[in-house]
Amino acid sequence: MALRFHKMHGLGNDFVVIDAREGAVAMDAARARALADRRTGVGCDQLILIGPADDADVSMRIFNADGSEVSACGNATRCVPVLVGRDVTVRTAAGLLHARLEEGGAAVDMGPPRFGWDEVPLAYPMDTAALPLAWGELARPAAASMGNPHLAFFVPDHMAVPLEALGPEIEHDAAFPERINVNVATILSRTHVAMRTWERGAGLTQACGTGACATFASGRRLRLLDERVRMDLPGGTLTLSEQDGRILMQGPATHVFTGETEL
Ligand SMILES: N[C@@H](CCC[C@H](N)C(=O)O)C(=O)O
Repeated sequence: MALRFHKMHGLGNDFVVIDAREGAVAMDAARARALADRRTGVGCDQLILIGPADDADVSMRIFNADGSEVSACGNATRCVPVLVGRDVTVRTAAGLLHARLEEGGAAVDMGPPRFGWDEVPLAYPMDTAALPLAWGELARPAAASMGNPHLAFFVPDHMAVPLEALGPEIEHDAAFPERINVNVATILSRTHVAMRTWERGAGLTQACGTGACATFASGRRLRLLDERVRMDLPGGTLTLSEQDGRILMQGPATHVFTGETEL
């Protein structure tokens, strides 16, 4: 039977979204990988499965392009109210999120960042404000979890970092038993940051919502940033702010087309 899907994106971080609220859709790593393949499938950074939830408007499951299932995706969370057409609560493996529909996108309360070495998680206890580790020119990253694990390297020029080479090396380092997302960021002022992300399970993407939140939270923890920041990513701009220890993310989300596939 043909599978109906929506192609959506948040700042060019693209998704195949399957709305399974009305009927269950079987999903596993192999099927997610097949759908995500850019040559033989539909193509996406993440496969998103929306379903019913007991304690929220919808549930959301997230599969990276390599088939791994993960707990959080900031850009996809902004897509949910756009798909549903109203404000929604979203049950994820990382917690309950509130997403408010806005003109051209959404605002999401992404919850509090977590900095514990076991929550990020790391293979052994380390100071997550500046891990005592280095890979080539990248050294002493901050580590944070937004429901998924991130490193943030603050560097003078994020565009000069060979992220396509260092990203996979860091992602698969033995220090990170669940692999890790790698963000490189340049602080332009206390209210303006530019960054890029190597995503665990997906590679270089145009934007990573949780990466932007984790980088912002780490910059706040290091007292480098104010409580409201403009974050420029290759695919566009997000606004991040901190309220009562929680991270709020605001930015675009787009429905591109609806299709059907035999995969
Ligand atoms: N693109 C996402 C993050 C998707 C999951 C990530 N690759 C992981 O493995 O944790 C975002 O916008 O947050």
